[in-house]
Amino acid sequence: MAATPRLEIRNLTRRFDGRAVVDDVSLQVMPGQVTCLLGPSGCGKSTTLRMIAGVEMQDSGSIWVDGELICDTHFRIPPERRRIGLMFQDFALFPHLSVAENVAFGLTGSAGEKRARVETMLDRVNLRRFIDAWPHELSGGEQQRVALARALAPDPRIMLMDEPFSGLDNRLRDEIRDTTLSVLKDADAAVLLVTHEPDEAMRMADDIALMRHGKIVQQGAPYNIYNAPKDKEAVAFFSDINVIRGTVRGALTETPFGQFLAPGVPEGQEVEIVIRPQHLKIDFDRNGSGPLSTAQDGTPARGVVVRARFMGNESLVEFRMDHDGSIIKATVPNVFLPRPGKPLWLTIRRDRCFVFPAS
Ligand SMILES: Nc1ncnc2c1ncn2[C@@H]1O[C@H](COP(=O)(O)OP(=O)(O)OP(=O)(O)O)[C@@H](O)[C@H]1O
Repeated sequence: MAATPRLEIRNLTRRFDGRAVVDDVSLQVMPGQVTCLLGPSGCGKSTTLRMIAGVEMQDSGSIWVDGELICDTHFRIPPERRRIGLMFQDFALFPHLSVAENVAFGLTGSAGEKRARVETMLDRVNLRRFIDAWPHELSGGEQQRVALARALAPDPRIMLMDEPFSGLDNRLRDEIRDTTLSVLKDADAAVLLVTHEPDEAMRMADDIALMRHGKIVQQGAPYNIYNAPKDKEAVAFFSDINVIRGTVRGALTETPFGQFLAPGVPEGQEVEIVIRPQHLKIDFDRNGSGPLSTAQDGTPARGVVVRARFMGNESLVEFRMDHDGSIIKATVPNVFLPRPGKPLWLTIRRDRCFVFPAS
């Protein structure tokens, strides 16, 4: 028998002014699993989370926890009885309560039981020494960890997190994400994390649900979403892209970079070949000719360097292509800064490009 999901939403829809901002969304999260709802601003991520938390009502669809209905259009368990923990960016600590009182806020039981639970939770986030401190005596990252301890103290079955790290600076954010992830895994809650940052989703998620215009357009492990994206927008959400257009003739598309397979695409249909800048290869000009064509890299095409920038781990080089004047971007590890005007040859790694019918 298949395991029961900790959280399941079925066909959830929410309309505002006749527009479906969440449109027939279904999703399952298992205990101990982190699922990220990833998508651009306004795509309906927060509204989905708010319906699960019970602070927003859906127009249709249902929400289930451990196989039990907690909300549909006729029946509704109130938010405080759902055993759902919340961590939102603007969910600050209560400034007039000590760290211990903040963490104890949602707890029931005797004073001794509460104190023991507070100590356990502060141990988990490595902040026991601040138990009697005030929030203003803590750094931003420490406050965030206390907020995490507070959210997990009542042992929620589900944690909903809405951009919880966006108020932190970059370096601190990575550290807090890692701590948060290990504490969440220990707690065995099902976690639904909302973010518009692909890096955050890749770092935190077991499963990514890519959302656009109120719908989940693709769902899977980070590796699959990154390496088998469903459409051009899904590729572009994670990195810069280059797009080369062509027309299908006999299951192949002819381009200045050679032929590309376009399986299943009808004859005469225009396609877009999408390639990330790190998957182009750059080679030198040998008196007007480039490297030999190969099965793996196809045919080289010549371009002229427009500009080159050092980015830290890599260099980004922009080319104006000889064949049509289009701009192609390529990244190279370490330092590679050819001067503008220099002719170079580019090839496209066949195994790393994506071919989609043109939109
Ligand atoms: N109470 C409301 N009344 C009318 N429109 C709303 C309401 N709440 C949300 N919306 C609209 O629904 C859409 C989705 O909003 P939502 O906050 O769910 O998006 P989001 O993906 O979380 O975006 P962000 O990352 O910017 O928070 C937006 O266009 C928003 O303006």
